[in-house]
Amino acid sequence: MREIREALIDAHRAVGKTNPVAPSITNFVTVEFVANAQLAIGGSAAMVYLPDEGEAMCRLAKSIYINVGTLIPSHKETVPRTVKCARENAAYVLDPVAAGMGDLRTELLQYMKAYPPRIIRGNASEILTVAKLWGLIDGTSGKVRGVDATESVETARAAAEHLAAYIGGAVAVSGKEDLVTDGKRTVVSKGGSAYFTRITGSGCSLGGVAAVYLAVADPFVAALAATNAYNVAGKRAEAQARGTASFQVEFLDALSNLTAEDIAACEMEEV
Ligand SMILES: Nc1ncnc2c1ncn2[C@@H]1O[C@H](COP(=O)(O)OP(=O)(O)O)[C@@H](O)[C@H]1O
Ligand SMILES: Cc1ncsc1CCOP(=O)(O)O
Ligand SMILES: [Mg+2]
Repeated sequence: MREIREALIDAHRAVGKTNPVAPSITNFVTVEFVANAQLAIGGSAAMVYLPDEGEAMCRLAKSIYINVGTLIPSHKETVPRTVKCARENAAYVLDPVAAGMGDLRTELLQYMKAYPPRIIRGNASEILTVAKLWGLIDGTSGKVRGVDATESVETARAAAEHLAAYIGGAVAVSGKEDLVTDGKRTVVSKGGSAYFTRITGSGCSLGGVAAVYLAVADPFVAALAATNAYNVAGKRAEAQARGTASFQVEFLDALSNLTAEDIAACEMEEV
């Protein structure tokens, strides 16, 4: 655990020094929150939707973020072209929002099996659904209700470990306590706030922040740094908040004031 904490410190300091851009193809509901969270942590944001711009971003940035929350017809071309280009030029983080809902979402997520991300970040239901879709687990879990989880984080542990091994990267499963794994090491990160479940975009923006860290760190460290940042900043924000709106503001403040040591000191255990 000491080595992991040191790597987290290095990752956060590297973001502070290099201000890495992590461009996004992300949903229309939470796009501003994603950009603000990326800026608050010390990164830079650039949102694109067109196929040629997705490819251009892969050539320009070390990591990009793909979130399938709100699909429109152009995504049918943008997402495959971008993930194919990312395979050769950049690493990408996937948030498989509402996996299992609709034909295009299923088709795009299926396509990504051949051009896998380095980090998959989702709630338990989304992780279970992608693992099933890719044929990595059996079973009937991974029920879709929309964008929110219907399963517990622990239920998704095996799915997350299989997915991480398959992609040769890391999987972060969010919930009351978060699980981050690279298929060999699995860590539970604690903290956060129940307010996160009552604002939109906490999960989406966590994926965007993971993409910022992925520009400077390996997938496991990047996923854990983002997860810890949310757990520490979320806990601090809750102590100041008067409701959901002020929680969101306090959270961005807390995120922007985090130190490398804060992220490393987050309550975690290897499981
Ligand atoms: N009950 C909870 N208590 C504390 N933190 C939570 C809780 N539920 C979710 N979070 C935090 O909210 C963030 C987003 O996770 P989650 O709500 O699971 O994602 P999504 O919005 O994609 O479903 C994560 O940082 C997670 O740790
Ligand atoms: C509400 C909603 N609908 C489509 S995408 C989206 C945002 C989901 O954000 P998060 O998963 O971070 O809560
Ligand atoms: Mg989500």
